[in-house]
Amino acid sequence: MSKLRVAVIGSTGRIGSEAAKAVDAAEDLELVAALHRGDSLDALAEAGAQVAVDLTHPDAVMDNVGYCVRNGIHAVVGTTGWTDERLATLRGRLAESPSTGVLIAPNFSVGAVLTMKFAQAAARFLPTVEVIELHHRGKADAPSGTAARTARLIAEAREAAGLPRQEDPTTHGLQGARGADVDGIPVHAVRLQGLLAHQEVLFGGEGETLTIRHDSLHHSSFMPGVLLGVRRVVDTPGLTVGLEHFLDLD
Ligand SMILES: NC(=O)C1=CN([C@@H]2O[C@H](COP(=O)(O)OP(=O)(O)OC[C@H]3O[C@@H](n4cnc5c(N)ncnc54)[C@H](OP(=O)(O)O)[C@@H]3O)[C@@H](O)[C@H]2O)C=CC1
Ligand SMILES: O=C(O)C1=N[C@H](C(=O)O)C[C@H](O)C1
Repeated sequence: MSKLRVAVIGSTGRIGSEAAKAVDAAEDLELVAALHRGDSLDALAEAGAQVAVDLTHPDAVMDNVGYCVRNGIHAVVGTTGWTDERLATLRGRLAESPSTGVLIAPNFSVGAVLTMKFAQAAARFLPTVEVIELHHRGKADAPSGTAARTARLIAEAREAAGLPRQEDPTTHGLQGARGADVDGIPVHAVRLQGLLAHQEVLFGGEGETLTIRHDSLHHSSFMPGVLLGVRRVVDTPGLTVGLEHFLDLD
């Protein structure tokens, strides 16, 4: 059976370099291109890439994925920065290339996907909730894509359960002290040398708390998800947001 031809964009980066090695080592995949800043995207089509993995920067990802969709190259995207507006633009582009698949995975690690799932389950039982994400000092965006997604999923679960928006009792405080408001959920971002990628979801109810914590201790934690995304996206036309859709979680 012929190998799936895969490119990695952002191949000099922290996660991109790990992804290029993982693709190269996989028996059913062939690493046909490894691009970094300044490389022409035409190298993707010239190399005959069937799937491109984007692990770059929020400033670059829209152009990269746009190129892929225009050229019928499936995309697996870990890069952050996906606003509703950007997603709508991408959906419009995919409508013009209906057989192309794009997976946007806010987090490729199974533990982080499970954290989101468990948080969604807890959301309707415990009325107060805040998210703390903790990352390495090199991270460009805040809050993390994972934290933003987690907060959004919690907010949706709360709304579905008929829970009201959380009241914030703070009347005196410094700006930013209560974090960013993501769909009514406070999200706090820590950037600390020595960390990689971590998240706590803190729930509070009458006389009790529940903390769901996940730690990615090495970029290898993301690789099974990257490879799963590559293998599945070729048979999944259109836009998929979240690796959970490729995992049999129920
Ligand atoms: N979904 C997930 O599970 C994960 C997602 N991420 C996300 O992946 C992205 C990359 O993270 P990380 O590896 O830490 O970042 P790095 O800064 O280490 O690497 C970024 C890579 O993208 C390239 N790049 C940066 N800016 C541009 C640009 N404007 N145009 C083209 N290429 C560019 C860099 O090239 P150069 O070296 O020349 O600057 C480098 O190869 C982030 O959005 C991060 O949040 C990270 C980990 C897991
Ligand atoms: O920049 C990172 O490192 C990570 N980015 C993703 C995010 O913003 O959620 C995934 C993970 O947290 C690592």
